[in-house]
Amino acid sequence: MAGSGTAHLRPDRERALVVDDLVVEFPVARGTVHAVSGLSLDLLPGETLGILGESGCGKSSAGRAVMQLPPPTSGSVQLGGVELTGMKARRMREARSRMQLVLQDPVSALNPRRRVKDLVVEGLEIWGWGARDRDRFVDELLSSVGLDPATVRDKRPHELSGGQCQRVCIARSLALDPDVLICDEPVSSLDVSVQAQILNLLEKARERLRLSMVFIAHDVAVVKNISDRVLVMYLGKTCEVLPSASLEDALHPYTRLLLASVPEAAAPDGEGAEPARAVELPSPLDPPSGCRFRTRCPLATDRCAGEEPELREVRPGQFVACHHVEA
Ligand SMILES: Nc1ncnc2c1ncn2[C@@H]1O[C@H](COP(=O)(O)OP(=O)(O)OP(=O)(O)O)[C@@H](O)[C@H]1O
Repeated sequence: MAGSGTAHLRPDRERALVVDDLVVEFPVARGTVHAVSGLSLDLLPGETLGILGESGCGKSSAGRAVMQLPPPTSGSVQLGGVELTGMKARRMREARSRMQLVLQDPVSALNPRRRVKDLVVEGLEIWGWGARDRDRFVDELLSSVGLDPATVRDKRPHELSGGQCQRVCIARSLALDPDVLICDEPVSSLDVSVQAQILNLLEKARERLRLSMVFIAHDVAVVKNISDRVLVMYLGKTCEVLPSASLEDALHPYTRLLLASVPEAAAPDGEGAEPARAVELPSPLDPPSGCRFRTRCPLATDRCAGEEPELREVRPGQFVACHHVEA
């Protein structure tokens, strides 16, 4: 079985983004890094899907491959029903403008020599202005992300705080009127007080523009706060997909491990307080056979080494890939 399962996909609904059996591999001197091994997901218009997992489990590689930066090793990515993989360069650039990436480090994402008023419309310069009045459009964009145009318009990135730079990055993404925003740890480099403001800004933009968002993060509380559904990834595979409102009722031992690391999110009865062995992530150069989580899992048996668990719906809307979780 190549993929991590597609049981959670919703082909009967209108979907802004469909990713099917995405594989990302990096050839390196010692072999092949299996960063993403059969990830499938879909996003409805206006929906936010959180992708949760520890550092190194393949979240960024997946986000970038969805953006075709670079294209995945294999698998399909459909944006608004249009297949992106294998598209010619010019059409790809056009299609990619419908999908924007917001990154973790906003300062290095901005050209230090350019002023804010030029940075926010960099994307539009490529595609032409149409009938827009540039100054007015820039000011509207800056206001829409909570920046005072008169104060920041002529500044360069080093004259702004990290939070202000992330607002500029978000404004630059929104300038292209995208359908999908892929946010890769967009608040993890910011102070906690600023994190809440940026999350609020993304949430408002999603509502106002009916954006669909993929929100990648390792922080359980942040992902729960902003997402409608959460997909939990371990070593390149999906282990659980569930509504974020049900996150405390997660069933996969790996999701339980992540929850147990956040005191307020752990089960009130203490169940799952120490659900799995907190050891290093195995190498993606040589991932464990069968269930990739088995080397850290307290429930692991011989079956887990020999047979990869399929993603199955165990409660309405909750999908788990584990041999030991019963429907
Ligand atoms: N260009 C590359 N060449 C080789 N290996 C890579 C490359 N990019 C990522 N990897 C490896 O792929 C695996 C997944 O990395 P990735 O950055 O996607 O994980 P992540 O969950 O986003 O972690 P983080 O939050 O630390 O970025 C890691 O083992 C990483 O070292």
